[in-house]
Formats: sequence, structure tokens, C-alpha cells
Amino acid sequence: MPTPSVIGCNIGQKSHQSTGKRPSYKTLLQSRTTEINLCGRKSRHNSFFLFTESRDCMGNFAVEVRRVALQLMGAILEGLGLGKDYEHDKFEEGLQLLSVNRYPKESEGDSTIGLAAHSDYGFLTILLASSQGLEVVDRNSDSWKVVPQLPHALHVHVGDPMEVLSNGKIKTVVHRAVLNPKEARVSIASIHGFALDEKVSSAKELVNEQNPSKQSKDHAIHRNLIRSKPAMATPPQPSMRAL
Ligand SMILES: O=C(O)CCC(=O)C(=O)O
Ligand SMILES: [Fe+2]
Repeated sequence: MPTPSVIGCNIGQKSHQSTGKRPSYKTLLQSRTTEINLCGRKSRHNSFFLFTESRDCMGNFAVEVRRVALQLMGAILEGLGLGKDYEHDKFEEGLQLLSVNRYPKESEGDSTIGLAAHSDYGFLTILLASSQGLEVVDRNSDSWKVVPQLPHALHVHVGDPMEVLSNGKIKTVVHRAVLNPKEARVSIASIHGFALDEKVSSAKELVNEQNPSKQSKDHAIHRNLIRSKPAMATPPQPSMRAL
């Protein structure tokens, strides 16, 4: 069974070593109190207890969502003409980060953004959200588009390393989360990448005279974006992002 490298929330750190059949994983803990409905059980707790109580559920979710991510990755690699097993071991041994975000309900006249505009540091992000709030940049009109909340659907988007590996054939998705006027919102973003010490480079099969490697440019952008990912920040306009 594949082993997720990291499962966690956005804030704080603590590690749990699991035993027996379950995959070993580390959990990063969120300090804020939150309410979340996992596997039909609603709990309102400091997140430490949430993750202690819901460990099996979160562990199972992490394993399943990773399986989906690896299958999707295989299909994308095949679509790029690289073959579904391209860099197979690096994906199999790669990093999984579960980022759990909790956004308050939007109060009247408040234009606070839940999560500032950014692109993700993994190849693929699979997002489960309790209600609508995700927005993505439409590159054609250079404007924000609301992602509709479909019942029982997961949202999938690609991140910076995918743009690098595909040498620009697939573009990273710039996105943000806005507050929902009806309710507080919880989202779980499962981010899938290579191990932290692995470097991503453009597939040589996709580099040629017409499409020279865009690797170094994208790496610089990637570093800037990680620095510019504060929660509750004012969003930069999409056109400010130098892609
Ligand atoms: O909560 C959302 O809709 C987006 C979360 C997100 O983009 C992230 O955790 O990277
Ligand atoms: Fe994100």
C-alpha cells in the first residue's frame, strides 16, 4: 500500500508515528478550533482532538485520494505522450500534503479573502470542500471565475511542477478562496508532488527549438508564490502574476 509522506493542516507541527497495518504518517496540527463533518460524524473541537478522533478516517481518505491522484497523474502523463509510468518511482515515493483550511462565514460588507491568490506547489491538488468558495483565474479573460460546488464532487487542479514538467503545455492554475456569505467553510486540499529534495525539470521529450525549456523561469515564480501565500491577505490581481 502506498504511504503518504505527510498529512497535515496549515499551521503548527507535531508528528504521529502509526503502528500495525496503517501507513505511517506525520500530522501537522492546526491550532484553531474548527468544525468538520468527516465520515458522517460532526465534531467541534480544537483540531488536536479532531485529528486524534478522526485519525482513521483522515488516514483512509489520504490513502484513497492519493490512489486517485496517482491514477490521474498516469493519465495526464500518457496524454502528454510521456507514458503513464514516466518518473513512476518519484511519484510513488512522492509527497502528499493534506492542507485543512477553515474559513469563517463572510460578514456583511466584508471583502476579506479567505486564502490569497496562489498556485500550488504540487503536480496535482484534489480538493474536497464543504461549500462554494474556490475561484480560479480564467487565463483567456484574465478574470476570476467561481468554481461551482457540485454535490459529491472533488475538484482537481494542477500546480507549478506540472507546468515545469510539461514544459508549459499544461499551465498551473492560479486560485484563491473567498468567504462564503451563508456559512463557515472547510476545505481539505490534498497536494501531490515529488519528495521535497527532488528537483522537477521539463521532460526532455517536450523540449525542442520551438519550445525551449521554461524550467528556470518557473522555478523562480514558484519560490515567489510560496512566499506570497498568507491566509486572509488582500488578493493580488490575476494580471499581476508574471506567467
Ligand atoms: O479552500 C480552498 O478552496 C482552496 C484551498 C487551497 O487552495 C490550498 O489549500 O492550497
Ligand atoms: Fe491552493
